[in-house]
Amino acid sequence: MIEYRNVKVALLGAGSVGSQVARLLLEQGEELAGRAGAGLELTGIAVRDLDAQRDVELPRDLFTTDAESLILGSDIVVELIGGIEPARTLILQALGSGADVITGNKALLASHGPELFEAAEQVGAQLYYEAAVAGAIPIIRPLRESLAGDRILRVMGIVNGTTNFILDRMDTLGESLEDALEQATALGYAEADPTADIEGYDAAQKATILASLAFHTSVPLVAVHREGITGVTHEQVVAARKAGYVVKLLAICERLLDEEVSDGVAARVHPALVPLGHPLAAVHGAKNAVFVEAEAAGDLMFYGAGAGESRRRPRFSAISCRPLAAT
Ligand SMILES: NC(=O)C1=CN([C@@H]2O[C@H](COP(=O)(O)OP(=O)(O)OC[C@H]3O[C@@H](n4cnc5c(N)ncnc54)[C@H](OP(=O)(O)O)[C@@H]3O)[C@@H](O)[C@H]2O)C=CC1
Ligand SMILES: N[C@@H](CC=O)C(=O)O
Repeated sequence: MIEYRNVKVALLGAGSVGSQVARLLLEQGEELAGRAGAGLELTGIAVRDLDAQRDVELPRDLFTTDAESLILGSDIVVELIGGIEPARTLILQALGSGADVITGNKALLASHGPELFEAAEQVGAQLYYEAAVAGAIPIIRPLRESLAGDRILRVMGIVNGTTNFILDRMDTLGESLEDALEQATALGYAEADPTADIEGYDAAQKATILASLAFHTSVPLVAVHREGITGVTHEQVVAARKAGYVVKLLAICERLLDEEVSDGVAARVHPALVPLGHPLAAVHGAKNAVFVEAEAAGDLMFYGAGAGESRRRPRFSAISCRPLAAT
């Protein structure tokens, strides 16, 4: 029998995403150990309410409300609480203690990314965030590593599963925005406050992360033009289809090629008319897709599960892949 060194994993949050991560860490521990060359030991799960109902049955003795103590002595901390605080403080504590951190928290990265990356760099720890943008689609690593030697001109895509699900149902089923949002919430696609989805905040946060990576800069959230889908009516969706278009919420990040602003970058999120023959028009339900236009590589398209789906398995793959490589 192979003896693996043990890597202690602390999980913060056991909601829609965290509970599935815990389940898979427990169910597939041995297989993951084989791939990672290290045993991944889930040492505990920090939550707010010990008695809250969970999507998944998990050993009760793993749960704690004391996230700070759980972090101490961990090799990897997985933050799936969401929001700014206490997620920010807990991540800083984890990095400060030398642990690598994995987070799916785009709201936090979009507002405090530089602070967190600097904290990680200072102690030589890693901060992984593949799951923060476009769900299961591996887009962070391709932008950060695979395309590092190329010049990216544009990143454009559907990066919010909830709004794509809603617009798709308005288009194909004639459902109202409110009814479709209720479904998206029940399926676990929407954020804790779905305003973040329907008003475009979530997509704007993802746009700042994509633009910062693609253009090797720091794009502040306030610089991203944002318009959500609450102004989109059933009549507009029907008229768009009649004219050969489908309405999609797009995030568009571009390098400005004007010679006078050679380092310029623009990022925006808004509903757009996509021609029915365009590949983005075929992105249905909560699926996401990201187009990358690069000088040398040409056009690349990344497509896959964006939010929720199959009880969050896609999320898990995005959350788990990097630390496994790191261990
Ligand atoms: N839903 C999705 O499809 C996706 C979500 N994300 C991101 O992943 C993160 C988690 O999302 P999701 O699982 O949907 O969120 P949920 O709201 O479903 O879960 C949040 C979890 O965090 C726990 N929590 C909240 N506050 C605290 C606290 N102060 N101390 C300890 N635990 C706390 C909650 O505990 P309790 O259960 O006791 O209330 C809950 O278990 C967010 O950053 C989100 O943006 C990323 C990709 C997809
Ligand atoms: N609420 C988000 C979840 C994933 O990031 C979405 O709908 O895309």
